[in-house]
Amino acid sequence: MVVFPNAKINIGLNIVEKRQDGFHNIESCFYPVGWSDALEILPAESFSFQSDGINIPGDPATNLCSRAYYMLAEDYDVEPVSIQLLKAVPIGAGLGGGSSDAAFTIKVLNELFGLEISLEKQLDYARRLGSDCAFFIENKPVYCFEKGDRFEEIGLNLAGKWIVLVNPELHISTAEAYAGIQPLRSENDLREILTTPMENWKEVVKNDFETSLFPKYPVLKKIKESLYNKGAKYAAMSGSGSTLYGIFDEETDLSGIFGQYKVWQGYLK
Ligand SMILES: C[C@](O)(CO)[C@H](O)COP(=O)(O)OP(=O)(O)OC[C@H]1O[C@@H](n2ccc(N)nc2=O)[C@H](O)[C@@H]1O
Ligand SMILES: Nc1ncnc2c1ncn2[C@@H]1O[C@H](COP(=O)(O)OP(=O)(O)OP(=O)(O)O)[C@@H](O)[C@H]1O
Repeated sequence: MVVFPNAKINIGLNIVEKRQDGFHNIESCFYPVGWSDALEILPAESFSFQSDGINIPGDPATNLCSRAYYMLAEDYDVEPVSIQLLKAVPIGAGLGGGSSDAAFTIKVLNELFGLEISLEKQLDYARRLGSDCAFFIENKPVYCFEKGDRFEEIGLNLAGKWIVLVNPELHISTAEAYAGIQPLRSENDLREILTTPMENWKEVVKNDFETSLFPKYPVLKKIKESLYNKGAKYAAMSGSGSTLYGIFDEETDLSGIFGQYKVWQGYLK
């Protein structure tokens, strides 16, 4: 079975408070975007994981796809598989690429072996692999809270808008980014603001990570400003960086402008 684990963006990200377990409670909106890896999972004589494309640091046995497989194999009768991953989504980029691979592995194994794991249980398995992972199980726009792994429906439809994602190939560690934050609950209700026209978001839909990371990495702020200068209706950093995105009313080819960086552009669904 071949699937295409896609990336996400965060629209607004408020780091509300530090939790007893060391994680942070956050509020954000997740929106799926089309920048994707390719993942093939086939029954095989023994388990194997191989990847191609962007190099993934670390032992293949600890890759999130392998971890997802071993986690399910503890509880279900799953046969060995060979997993082949073509990695295209930048790593340490705030796009949840690894989390998406893991969630898609759960979904594929569930289907391939007829495991009939309920949606709630798939979400629970995904939560064990990472905070971003659960979003990719349903993979639809949502408002998220707690660790970013509990969801509420959100009436946000950006289908047909054009998005440009710019990744300056800076790897930012999520744990380090959280460590540099002073949590502060926002007074704004993100769900309410996101029902207003996108033109109104610029001053109020904020990603708290920008405050600590922009002074450290000036290139991030520069890219965000360029996206606005090129006509973005809203621009921001995704997650803990380093990817910036701009949302446009119409198709706007910025591949030339940002030629020195990794760029993905396309329509939102
Ligand atoms: C920044 C976001 O991408 C926004 O969607 C996510 O919050 C990050 O989610 P993720 O990459 O799946 O993160 P995890 O793998 O769960 O955690 C990595 C590290 O980030 C920190 N972390 C993560 C999520 C969270 N709500 N609070 C945290 O403090 C913790 O130090 C944790 O050890
Ligand atoms: N399949 C995978 N793809 C990418 N990274 C993986 C994968 N498996 C394990 N990892 C590890 O996960 C880390 C990065 O994860 P990820 O790509 O989700 O980062 P990110 O884009 O910053 O995500 P987030 O938005 O969740 O912060 C790296 O340390 C990498 O070695």
